[in-house]
Amino acid sequence: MSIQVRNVSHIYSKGLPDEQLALDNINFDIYDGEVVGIIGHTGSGKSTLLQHLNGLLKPDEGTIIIGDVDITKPGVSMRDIRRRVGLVFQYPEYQLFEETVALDVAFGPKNLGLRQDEVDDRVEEALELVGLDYEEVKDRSPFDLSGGQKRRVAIAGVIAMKPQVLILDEPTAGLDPGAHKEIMQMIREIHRTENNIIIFVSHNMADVAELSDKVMVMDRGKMITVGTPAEVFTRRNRLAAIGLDVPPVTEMMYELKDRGVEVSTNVLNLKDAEEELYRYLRGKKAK
Ligand SMILES: Nc1ncnc2c1ncn2[C@@H]1O[C@H](COP(=O)(O)OP(=O)(O)OP(=O)(O)O)[C@@H](O)[C@H]1O
Repeated sequence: MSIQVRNVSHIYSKGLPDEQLALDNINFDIYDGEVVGIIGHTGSGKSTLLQHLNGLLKPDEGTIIIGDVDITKPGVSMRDIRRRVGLVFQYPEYQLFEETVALDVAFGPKNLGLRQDEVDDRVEEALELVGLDYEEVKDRSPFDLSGGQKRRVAIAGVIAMKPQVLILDEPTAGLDPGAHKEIMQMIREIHRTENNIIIFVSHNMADVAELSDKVMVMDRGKMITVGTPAEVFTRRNRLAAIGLDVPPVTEMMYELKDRGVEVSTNVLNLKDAEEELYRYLRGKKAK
């Protein structure tokens, strides 16, 4: 399973005075099992791109191939696309609506036309996968749960459809540090278990560095860089030029380098960065 995006452009309000080129000739490939982090300023086109990947929006130009299906071709069924690609919107908890957690999570798989016993199995599996105790939460109202738990229920509703591609638009937005950490852990667990393609948008560079195999940088509708976290975050000046930061650990390494200390500037892992720092401090003490 892979994704190929070729020459994709999207214009909002085409032909009107407020016409907006939101995607400008986008090209990239995503391969089986990759975790992809998308970064970019507000309005750079990230959400527009995500909505193209699950067929909610159609490009004005270009093609998007998911597995062996060109989802931009007329006549491709939305159901078929949804089976492959699950999109979790920003603040998905606002879209919970059923009386119980189990009914909410069952909504998607039911719509796929699965048998009731299969739907039940998927609901239980998905809730456990997002770190909730099935027996404990299944009959509760989703509205009685904490913010972090509500979000997990909403994500479980998408996972229960077993998408080969899971897309998350700012999955940790607005959460307190504890819930943030738990959602990050949950994403890792989903990937470990399902080994699906995961694409997520985040403004948190440390999360992007930690989770992603590949990072994509968007600016004003263009995909300006695609690479590993180390490749992308070592181009600090390029990111700064479009108003983006590097992860705090990388910033720390740059600070030391600026003071003449020999360190590798592509350190993205907190543990490696700490070791470099200790090495530096030990060296300083010895002098
Ligand atoms: N429905 C719409 N109609 C017209 N213009 C739109 C619409 N949705 C988005 N845009 C415009 O398209 C551009 C890209 O928006 P998009 O929401 O994709 O950016 P984004 O990178 O996801 O931003 P954010 O980080 O705030 O979610 C922006 O200039 C935005 O104003």
